[in-house]
Amino acid sequence: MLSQVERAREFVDVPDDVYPQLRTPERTLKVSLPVRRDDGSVEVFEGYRCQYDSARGPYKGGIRYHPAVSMDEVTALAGWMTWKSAVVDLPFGGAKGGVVCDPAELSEGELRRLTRAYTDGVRRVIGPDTDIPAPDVNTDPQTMAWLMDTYSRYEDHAVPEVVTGKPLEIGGTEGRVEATGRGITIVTERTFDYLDTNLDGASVAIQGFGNVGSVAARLLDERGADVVAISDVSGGVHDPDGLDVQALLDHVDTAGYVEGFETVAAGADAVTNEQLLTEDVDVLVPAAIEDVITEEIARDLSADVVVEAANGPTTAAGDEVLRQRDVPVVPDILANAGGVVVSHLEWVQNTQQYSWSREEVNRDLRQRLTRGFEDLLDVYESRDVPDLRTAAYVVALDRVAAAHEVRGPL
Ligand SMILES: NC(=O)C1=CN([C@@H]2O[C@H](COP(=O)(O)OP(=O)(O)OC[C@H]3O[C@@H](n4cnc5c(N)ncnc54)[C@H](O)[C@@H]3O)[C@@H](O)[C@H]2O)C=CC1
Ligand SMILES: O=C(O)CCC(=O)C(=O)O
Repeated sequence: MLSQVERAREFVDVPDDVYPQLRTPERTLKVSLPVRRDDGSVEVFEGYRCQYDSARGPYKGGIRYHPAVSMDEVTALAGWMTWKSAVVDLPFGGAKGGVVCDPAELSEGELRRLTRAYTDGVRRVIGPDTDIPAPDVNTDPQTMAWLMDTYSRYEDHAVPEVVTGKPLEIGGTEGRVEATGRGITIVTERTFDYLDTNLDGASVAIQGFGNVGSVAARLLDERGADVVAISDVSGGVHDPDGLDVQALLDHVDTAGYVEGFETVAAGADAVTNEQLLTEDVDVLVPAAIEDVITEEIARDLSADVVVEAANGPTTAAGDEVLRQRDVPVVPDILANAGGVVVSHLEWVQNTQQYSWSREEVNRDLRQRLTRGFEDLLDVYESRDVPDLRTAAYVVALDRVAAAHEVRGPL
């Protein structure tokens, strides 16, 4: 994350006394979370909330449950939230939270108690005007409902606007579950327009079949693209004639994982995650975890365009190789901003105690992502920056630095 900021700096006029503030998080809270397991024992989990920057507004960002969560990871993810909110011009700063755990090994009751313990741990630093969490890897609307409930108990009244990505019953918005995957589809369409190519019949490979990857697969398929390869943590499947995305969704619904689909779908073969990332396709959509496009993968990558749905899927070395090879990469901080855009709409609806239709939400999402894409292209074409990622960072750094400056000297 910092190397991406550094690369963009030479193209932006960030004052010397502001720049060090953009390189360091404002604060990071580490919490110990005692949770009663179903067998009666107590296990203490480790959790974090990193609040990176609040110059433009309240901190905003998801919560991740994953064994690889660490303070470094949440810090990078919180930084990316800061640049992401700025690139699509939302009145938010950036934050991210996480708990070191393997959700596959926890029952629903254990996950609920873990979420309540996490909320107890961070409740003094979150709030509707200070820091508003949301879902990320392995967390979902139910997790957000438990968080909202725990926070509200301390306040003695319902506080829906403390969190976004909630179920509709407690103030969630239409369109949030689909927002990030829908955003990927919108941004991919805009990229194809820009490159003057046709998305109809274009071949797509998607790594990750969770919230973001599965919605992107379905909507890109509906939009006329051929989704030829999909994977998750269990492995992947490939069909050169296009996978039946709905059949794969049904398979994952019953089997739990993508693995095994090749045994029930005619024409589909099993592929590894590494093979998927180097498939000869028109678009590669990494939609799982960080650091999967390494230097080696970048050298072997055959896609014409990469649209980054995951946060930080490309390592710094991988990025350099793609830049040298002139492979266009639509950066995460724009490509996956659909989630936070609709989270903002949810928060606005909650604070106004009003709700909008799915059509209104989706229209706003499309407009904001399109504007973000235009702002990025404007910089790319006018300031002689080397790639789309650097252009996105120039837009973001400009806005965050301007907010620091106008708030006045220290
Ligand atoms: N949920 C959201 O609204 C947003 C999510 N993102 C990012 O999108 C990415 C995916 O997030 P979600 O879909 O929400 O998570 P999820 O938990 O719903 O799905 C994650 C998917 O990645 C797969 N996966 C995990 N480890 C893998 C590995 N080593 N190799 C291959 N596949 C692997 C899982 O099997 C699953 O299919 C993350 O980077 C997240 O930060 C970004 C913006 C918003
Ligand atoms: O919806 C949000 O507030 C943030 C989602 C998120 O964590 C992300 O964009 O990485």
